[in-house]
Amino acid sequence: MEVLLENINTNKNLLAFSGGVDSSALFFILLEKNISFDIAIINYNIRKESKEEVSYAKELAKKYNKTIFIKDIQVDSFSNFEKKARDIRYGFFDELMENHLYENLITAHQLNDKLEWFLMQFTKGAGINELLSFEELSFRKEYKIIKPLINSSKKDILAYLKANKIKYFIDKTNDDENFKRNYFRKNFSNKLLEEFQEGIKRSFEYLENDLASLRDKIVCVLKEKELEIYKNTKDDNLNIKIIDESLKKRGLILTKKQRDEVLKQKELVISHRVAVSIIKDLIYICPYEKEPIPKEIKEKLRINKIPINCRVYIYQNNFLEKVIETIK
Ligand SMILES: Nc1ncnc2c1ncn2[C@@H]1O[C@H](COP(=O)(O)OP(=O)(O)OP(=O)(O)O)[C@@H](O)[C@H]1O
Repeated sequence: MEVLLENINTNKNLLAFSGGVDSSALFFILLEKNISFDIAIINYNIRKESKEEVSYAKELAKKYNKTIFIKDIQVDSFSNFEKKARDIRYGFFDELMENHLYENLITAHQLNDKLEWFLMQFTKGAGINELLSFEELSFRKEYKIIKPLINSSKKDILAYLKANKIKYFIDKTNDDENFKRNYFRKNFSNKLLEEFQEGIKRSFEYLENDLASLRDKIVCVLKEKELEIYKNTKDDNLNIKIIDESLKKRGLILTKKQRDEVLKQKELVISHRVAVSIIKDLIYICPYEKEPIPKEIKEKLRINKIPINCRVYIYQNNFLEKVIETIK
């Protein structure tokens, strides 16, 4: 099994632990490799086994002297459950990472998850950026997300669990084909990986290299807190990629409609939260705020052609001089 640990270069690690196949294996792999970490688990209370999974997490934490963070919540309905669960999960992780000064969030995503996502996006209509979603290393807010098992298949992970007699839980909702993800998993990704694991891994590697070459063309001229200013690449495709990635770090995903609108209107507020403006040679991305601005500053913002939706944030944070210096 290929375990990628090169990016873990700190003691401040938090493992997202669900008690399932992948995170149970990862717990013991990290222990084996003497990597220091704590764990976080969310109980959505939609399956009766979830209490036992939390007990298992507590048991492991106690035995191996780990701090454990538990969030107990009640998700009201199954509709759009995966999205709701993900939002709750990352809200909880964001809070823990910030409050306890963790630097890396470690998740147990693996190759089957990556192929499943790829195929789901592929059948929806997607470009390289959307197809490749599970990278070994990514960034969110002020922290890193690391996926050490992303090159290992479920089959390899199960073999590791068996060889080491490690307990884990099987989430029965994984068989429920009403979840689109499970439909893809059962009918396509698992079968393809059984037969073509090495080729699939190589293809992901080539595609990721292509994506890295594209990323080299992206130039960020200013990053201050949540304000980012990039050079306009004059290539719609690449500009959207820049915007997409920045929004992803902020926990937002651009819809097809929004993506077309940004390119058409050049100025847009996404989900009432983030302002995106493509103005001449630059792309501005920052939180969208509303507040009166003093008249003389308003004038200065206008003269310097600062995008309307970005003005308040730049004013509030005293970034105007820095922005002017950068764009002149
Ligand atoms: N309830 C949860 N609490 C904490 N972390 C979770 C939870 N559910 C998922 N994760 C994290 O997100 C990753 C991907 O989620 P996914 O739904 O694919 O995993 P899973 O099948 O529920 O669990 P596992 O990865 O342990 O088999 C998990 O590997 C785990 O690191």
